[in-house]
Amino acid sequence: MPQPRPFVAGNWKMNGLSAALAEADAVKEGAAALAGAVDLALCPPATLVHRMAERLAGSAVGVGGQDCHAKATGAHTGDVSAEMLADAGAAYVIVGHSERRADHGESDADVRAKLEAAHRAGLVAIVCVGETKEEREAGRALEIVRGQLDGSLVEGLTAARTVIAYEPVWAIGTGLVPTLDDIAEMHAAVREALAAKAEAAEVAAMRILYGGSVKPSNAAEILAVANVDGALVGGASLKASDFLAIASAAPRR
Ligand SMILES: O=C[C@H](O)COP(=O)(O)O
Repeated sequence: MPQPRPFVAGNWKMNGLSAALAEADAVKEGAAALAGAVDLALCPPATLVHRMAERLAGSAVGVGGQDCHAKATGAHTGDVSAEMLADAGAAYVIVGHSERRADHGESDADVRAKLEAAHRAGLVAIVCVGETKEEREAGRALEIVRGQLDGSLVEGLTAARTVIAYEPVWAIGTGLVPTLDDIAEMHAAVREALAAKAEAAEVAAMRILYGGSVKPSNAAEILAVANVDGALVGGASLKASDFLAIASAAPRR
């Protein structure tokens, strides 16, 4: 079965004032050369979603939010709903990032509700899972990620609406990266676990991204691993040239 077309998404996290939109413009320009070969998205802070979506309109680069509330509207001060992100021009939303799980105590059930909200609003959900350093050292990485997938995903998923991102917590922003064998083992396990949540054809077509210290220097070897269908890039996505170098390293399928 051929692997799906790679998808490389940038997560700007809590970085980016108006001036950073120039980086998005540069990604738009560079993305033309990747059209049809690699799907791209940038997920800026909520304050920039609308303006970035306007700037990237008509390009091959989608825009995503970094989180959404489970409800569409209501008395939830400071929160943003999936419908609001869609209204602002987003096509994607990240849910269950480990920084949200840690900083805001989000449980698998919370993530599942956000995934449902994303789908309700017509967004593609990028669902993050990953083990901590202690969990990996205890030999529990596979068990932890399988549990997160089981608890965070609904049944009947489609590849068009759901992307999985495996991000070992200890690899995020640290410069540390699992061995290629460990990435391969985890991604195969994720694909296998998806069988409980989607039809076989959807499982085969669903993108499973790797995230955690992906850089231009290591992107080619990581993106060539079996069942790695792209990357969720943090720090290196803040610079258009680095983000484009990573995307350009994705194998053509
Ligand atoms: O969402 C992105 C990840 O948390 C990876 O971040 P990083 O590339 O800065 O390690």
